Amino acid sequence: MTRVIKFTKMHGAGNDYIYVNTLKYPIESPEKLSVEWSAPHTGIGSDGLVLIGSSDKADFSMRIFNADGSEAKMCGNASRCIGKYLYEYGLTSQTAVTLDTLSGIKILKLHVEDGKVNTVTVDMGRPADMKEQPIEANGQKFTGTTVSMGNPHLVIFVEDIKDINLESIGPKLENHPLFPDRINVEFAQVLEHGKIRMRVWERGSGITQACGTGACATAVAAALTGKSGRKTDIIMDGGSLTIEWDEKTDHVWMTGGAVRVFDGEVIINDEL
Ligand SMILES: N[C@H](CCC[C@H](N)C(=O)O)C(=O)O
Repeated sequence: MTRVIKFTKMHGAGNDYIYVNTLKYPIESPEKLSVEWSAPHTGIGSDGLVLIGSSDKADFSMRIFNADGSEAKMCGNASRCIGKYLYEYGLTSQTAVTLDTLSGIKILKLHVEDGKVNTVTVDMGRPADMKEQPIEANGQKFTGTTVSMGNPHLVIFVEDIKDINLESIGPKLENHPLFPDRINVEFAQVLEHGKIRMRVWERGSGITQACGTGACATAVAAALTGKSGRKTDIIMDGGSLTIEWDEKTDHVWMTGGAVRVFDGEVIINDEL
């Protein structure tokens, strides 16, 4: 049997995923397809696969799979891209959308100009499990702060981010015995008040150009350790996000861009 699955490639600050509207194109084995499609040379090339679906608790649902096929509970950059997708493909005409994720319901605020959604603000909820701790990898000693933004992060502030060999140390920290569920790793450097440079090694996807939950975790860790105030711009390899940790509600707000790269279709011929 031949089946066609339409998809859209989108990115948020360079963190790129393949988006499928499962209301139209149901997907049976997303873990396997995420591995196949994410591969840069033999697939479409992406940081993972994101499924947009229905929900009985919210307007829509999101599922996110890393490039290694593992499922994450939340994705900041994908949540903004979904906001753009829903509005521009006519699945909603609302500018406030609720999104059901494995880490709870998130609220998207779409900023619409001339019928297009270029930026989205997401209420990312409360940070949790914050803990400062020493950690060692590759013979180097660091102090890290763990922060959960629905998914787990380890944020490490350094004097000069250029000294960090992320490709070598990232996987060691991701798989450190302290974190049996593995962890997303952020190295960060304070540039000036309210501006932090950050690079990320993502659990299940490796180096990515940006990470929305990672940017939130970095801003929270900076505020907790007195390195910044409540509002910070996080500058990553592929772009910047503005993160505000609201004192009254304890919720973290993330604002940034969402970009559609192209639409495509995959033709699956089960008989071949
Ligand atoms: N890039 C995503 C997070 C993916 C997290 C995933 N790598 C995991 O928790 O396993 C973001 O923008 O928030």
